[in-house]
Formats: sequence, structure tokens, C-alpha cells
Amino acid sequence: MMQKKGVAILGSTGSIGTQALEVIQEYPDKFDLQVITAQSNSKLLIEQAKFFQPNTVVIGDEAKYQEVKDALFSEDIHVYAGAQALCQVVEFNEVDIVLTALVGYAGLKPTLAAIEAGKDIALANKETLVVAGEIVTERARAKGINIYPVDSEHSAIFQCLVGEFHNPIEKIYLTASGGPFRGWSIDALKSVTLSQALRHPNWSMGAKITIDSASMMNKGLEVIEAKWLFGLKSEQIDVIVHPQSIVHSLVQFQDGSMKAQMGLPDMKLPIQFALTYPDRLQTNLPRFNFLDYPQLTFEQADKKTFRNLQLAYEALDKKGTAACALNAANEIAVQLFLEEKIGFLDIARINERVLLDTPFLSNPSYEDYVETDLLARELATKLSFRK
Ligand SMILES: NC(=O)C1=CN([C@@H]2O[C@H](COP(=O)(O)OP(=O)(O)OC[C@H]3O[C@@H](n4cnc5c(N)ncnc54)[C@H](OP(=O)(O)O)[C@@H]3O)[C@@H](O)[C@H]2O)C=CC1
Ligand SMILES: CC(=O)[C@@H](O)[C@H](O)COP(=O)(O)O
Ligand SMILES: [Mn+2]
Repeated sequence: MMQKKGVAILGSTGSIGTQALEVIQEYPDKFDLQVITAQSNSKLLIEQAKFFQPNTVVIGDEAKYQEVKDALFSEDIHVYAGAQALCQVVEFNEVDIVLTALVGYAGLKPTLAAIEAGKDIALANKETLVVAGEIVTERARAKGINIYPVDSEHSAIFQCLVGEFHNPIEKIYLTASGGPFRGWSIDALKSVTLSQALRHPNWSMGAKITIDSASMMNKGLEVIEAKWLFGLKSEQIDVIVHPQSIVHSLVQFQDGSMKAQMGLPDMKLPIQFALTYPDRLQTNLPRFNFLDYPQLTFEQADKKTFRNLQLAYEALDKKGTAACALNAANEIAVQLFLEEKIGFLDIARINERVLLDTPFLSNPSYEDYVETDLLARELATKLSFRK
């Protein structure tokens, strides 16, 4: 009998995390849930712990430790709190694979700790590769561990590459929905509201990535993520707008042949493929019907109006700490936009300024990334007061 896979889910209370738990619930013979974590949603974390009975839970917010501890008093579950605990729980012997479903820069440290401990990574947290892709992929290679992409576009590319890993890639096309503001002018974007920006046409996701999709920063982050996952140059990575989100991305090989991966937009598919590769699970998920989609369409991405996409390519070409600074600026700007303290177009304005003004290091160490992230956040916060 096949051994169950020990899984740690960092960010189990989020959009990816809860969908991953649904997958685990459906296949109890495949997975052994070891660790779940949340930042502040103690209520849901406690509920998940009682239902799934993992070995360990972590609550990021230390002020909520006692509440979680008390609620799980009669359960045989270890409870820890704080950011450092995330780095410790991924090292447990029983953990085979770590699903990084937490959002933002906070994913970097525990991902590096998991790699150091020799654990495979199912990577949803794209910011980790944007901030420090070189260090992360180098350390993974040195340890001989695998990073399986969860992001739908990168899972699509990965699926297209199965059986082709020895064949050079000529180019990849990352598909983009275009978000809720596809086709809008700069003028029209000046007055968009938070609730408009949170209305993604095809995907239901966490707030941060939903705003990133609306501003096209999500696609910019994905271009950088693809560079590190698949070892590509920026000119080999193209973005094509595909409003239906059915073709999840495409690879073009050196003979000119192209492979695409398609399916209804449902993150359970890439989540489970990352957890079970090279096997596919038998599922009852709804099947794609061609007649429901008589037209699959493709458009050029508008990098002029959606400046963030252009900035991501610039950061990628600049290398070093550039993408780390851009990511930090964007995290601050998106948070301020979510708090309705800045306008939608301020996000790209702040990102551009921070990318230009943050001191640049061409060959950064881990500590340099930490320092750059801090400096860029400070700068972005200052810039939010100036229009
Ligand atoms: N949602 C999606 O469909 C997709 C998401 N991704 C990527 O996956 C990652 C997660 O996205 P998503 O699930 O949408 O995000 P959510 O905001 O829905 O969930 C984030 C999770 O991370 C936890 N968390 C938040 N901040 C911290 C922190 N500082 N330290 C530790 N844990 C934290 C949250 O805890 P709490 O609930 O307590 O706040 C929650 O469990 C992102 O990097 C995103 O870009 C990629 C492709 C698709
Ligand atoms: C589901 C997923 O992978 C998201 O990253 C999604 O792709 C966002 O859609 P956009 O194409 O609008 O950024
Ligand atoms: Mn994606």
C-alpha cells in the first residue's frame, strides 16, 4: 500500500488553504495532515483543527495563542504561535511536503526553512520567488528537493512539460484574464472603487491577489515566478490576455510546436496535482464543455495602461534586489488601497517610484533581501502621503 503523504499547510484559513483542506478531506487515504496555520483567524483555525485533527497548529498572532490553546485543550494537538514557529513546524519528520498558501513576503522564511529541512514544496506563495527566486531555487537544487507550482499558470506550464523536461523551451505564454478593468483607459481607472477592484471576473481568491489581478501586478509577479521556476530569460516569457481563463498557459518548443493546458477555472486541480505529482487523482469536479465556450479569445496585454506589468519586466531585467523592492512596494500599496487610503492608480505610481529609489544591490545575500524589503516598505509608506 502507498504511504500517505505528510502535509503541512501554511495559511490553511485562506482561499488556497481552505481548498487544499477540501482536497485532503476528499482523499483521506492519500494525505496525512500534519500542520495547519493562520495569521489571525483563530476561529476558523480552531474549527479546522477540531475537524481535521492535525498534529500541530500555529497561530501567527501571538496575542491569540491562549485562545487557540484553550479551545484545543482536550485535543491531542500541539499549539504554537509566532512567525518563528512557522519555520520550526515545517521541519518535523512527519512532514513530506509543505504547501505555502500564505500571502506575501511572510512566505519566504518558512519556505527556506522547509527547503533546508529537505521538504518538497507545493508553492502557491509566488511572492517568495519574486523576492528571492535565485536563493530559493539554488537552495532547492542543492538539497535535491522539488518545487511544485500551484499557481494555475505555472501548474499549466509544468503539466505541459511533463515528458518534455529534457526539451528546451523556446517561449512560454502566461495567460491573463485582464481582470475587472480589461480594456479600460487610464482616465476611467482614476475613479475605480475598492468593490469594483475586488470583483474578479473568473476566480474567487484572497483580497491581495484579487487586487493584484485588477492592477495586472499579479501577471507581473507571475512573469518573475516563471523565470525562476522554469529557468527562463525575460524575453522567453510573454503574457497574453485570455478573458475566459480556460487556457491556463502555453509552452512553445524549439520545433515551433505549442502545448496548452486547459480546464475550468478551479484551483483544486493545480493544488492536488502539486500534492500528488506525478499521479493524477480521480475527481468528480465539473468537466469542461466546449459548447459553453464557443469562443476562446486572446488579446495583447496593455502594459501602458497597466504599468505594473511593465515594471515587473523592468525589475526582472534589472535583477538583484529590484523585484524584492517592487514586491514590498506593492504589498504596502495594495494594503493601503484595501484600506481605501489611496486610489487604484496610486498602486502603480508608488511601485514605480520605489523601484527607482530603493538602493539596488546586484548580488544580494538573504540579509540584503530582508534589508531591501524593509527600506522599500518605508519608502512606499512615505510615498502614499504624497500624490
Ligand atoms: N487564491 C488563489 O486562487 C490563488 C492564490 N495564489 C497565491 O497563494 C497565496 C495565498 O493566496 P490566498 O489564499 O488567495 O490568500 P488569502 O488571503 O485568502 O489567505 C492567506 C493565508 O495566509 C495567512 N497569512 C496572512 N498573512 C500572514 C502572515 N504575515 N504570516 C503568516 N500567515 C499569514 C492567512 O491567515 P488569516 O486567515 O489568519 O489572515 C491565510 O491563512 C498568495 O501568495 C497568492 O498570490 C496563487 C494562485 C491562485
Ligand atoms: C488562479 C490564479 O492562478 C490566479 O493567479 C489568476 O490567474 C488570477 O487571474 P489574472 O489572470 O486575472 O491575474
Ligand atoms: Mn495565477
